[in-house]
Amino acid sequence: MATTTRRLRAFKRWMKSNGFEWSDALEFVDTPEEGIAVKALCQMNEGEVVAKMPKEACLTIKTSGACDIIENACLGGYLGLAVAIMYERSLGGDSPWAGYLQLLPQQECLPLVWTLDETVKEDKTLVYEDWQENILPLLESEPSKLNPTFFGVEQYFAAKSLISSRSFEIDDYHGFGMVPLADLFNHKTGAEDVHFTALSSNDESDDDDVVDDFDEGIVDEEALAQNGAMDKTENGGVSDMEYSSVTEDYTSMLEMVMIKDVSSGVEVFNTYGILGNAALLHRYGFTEQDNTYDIVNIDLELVLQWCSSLFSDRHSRSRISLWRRLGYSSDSENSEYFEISFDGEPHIELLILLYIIFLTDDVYHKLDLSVAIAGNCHESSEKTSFLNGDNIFLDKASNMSKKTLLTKKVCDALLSLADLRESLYGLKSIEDDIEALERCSFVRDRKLYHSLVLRISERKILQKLRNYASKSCEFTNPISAGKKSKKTTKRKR
Ligand SMILES: C[S@@+](CC[C@H](N)C(=O)[O-])C[C@H]1O[C@@H](n2cnc3c(N)ncnc32)[C@H](O)[C@@H]1O
Repeated sequence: MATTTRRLRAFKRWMKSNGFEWSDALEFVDTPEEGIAVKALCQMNEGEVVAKMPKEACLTIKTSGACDIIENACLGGYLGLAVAIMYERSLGGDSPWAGYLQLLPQQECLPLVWTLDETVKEDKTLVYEDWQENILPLLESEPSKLNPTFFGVEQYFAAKSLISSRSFEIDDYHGFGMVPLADLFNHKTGAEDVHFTALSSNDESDDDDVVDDFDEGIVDEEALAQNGAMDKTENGGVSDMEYSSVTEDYTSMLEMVMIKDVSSGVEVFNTYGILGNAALLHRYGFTEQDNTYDIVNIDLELVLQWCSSLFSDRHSRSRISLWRRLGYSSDSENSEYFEISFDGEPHIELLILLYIIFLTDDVYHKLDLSVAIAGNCHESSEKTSFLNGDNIFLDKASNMSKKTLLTKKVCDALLSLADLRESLYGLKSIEDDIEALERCSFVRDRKLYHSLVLRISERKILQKLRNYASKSCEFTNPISAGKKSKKTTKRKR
């Protein structure tokens, strides 16, 4: 049953004494099964400011009592914020954020805090190494100020899970931080009702023109990761004077603004971004059924594996190298993958790679030569390249027809890749997964539930990829499709 629990009452008292303001139309609902959600007690209208949060009351590296320790150790981004959270937790009732911290779960149920059997070992190892390299030395250098009980690896994982699922980008001065009240709104992909804003002082007087200086709200984990360790020289280069002028540049309040009308009794949602289920599970610990932004990734590694089953290693390497030189690979060679959209449509880059793999040696050599003569295509300002021989013009800027690339061989390759990707789910069929999902409880078996939603939605996308490949093949190869149906007719007789 939904109640205004004791912890919520304590939180509201804390907010009042810290200068928070919120609309009477907001109802905070706390259930043991689903945690806290925000609902509309009456009709709410687009443009209404429904909550104001003072920046100074947000828990950030700058506001935390551990600010000096964190900055002396040059810890920025999520590392610094994790120390701030662990430090304030260690103070218990003496922390200025005690009324806020008591409302937070100990940790968010992200794969990061699942057991090693349940999750990706490598992810946990990296976070463990972060702790070992950055937090452990801190304990050794500040033994009188930091109580090791609150800075263990488990506490670090817990803080990291809270940062991943609840932190916001505040401003240049504060960086990322925990924003009480703003973090009570649940997520709906691509359909938010309320928006988190940090207004600049210039915009404040202009009521009609709300400008998001720091858009998106809940932060992107990759951005946090990049900001993992503060660059000492960069920070040292900015004087206190400059910092205070940075702070003056912005108002002291953050706001939640309605961007849609919401009827009485309905939940008010924020959005944490446009995310597929894998990203939602990874960063926030949940998934959405029928998430139209869901995607499946096919790693370049998997394409290589498939390619090696048909061609020599030399062939695979040279074709991929040409594809790279044509400028179609991503910048990061370590994490190259191709997205398959919710509708089962592959990235054009994958179709181009498959097409190049199947070029005859003759055409391949001609193209290779043209690329060599033209110099480095990837660097060229025109970014125009071509597959001669077949006279197919490949231009990233122009909307090249996928149809041209979808030859019978490319379509068959897509079918094989779908099967190979599917094999990564193990021996259980999608029907087994659907049955298991029907049996499991959203509340009691949270991890299993979301893992199954993720698997099933990805496998449905792979099914759509198969349909896409089969249909495209019929479409681009009507003759062979016609021949096939003739054969079938014959057999029937
Ligand atoms: C910013 S908090 C939102 C408030 C949270 N419900 C609470 O109890 O404090 C983010 C967390 O809420 C939960 N959450 C948010 N949106 C959700 C959704 N659409 N479905 C399931 N859980 C959701 C997830 O556990 C997520 O990590």
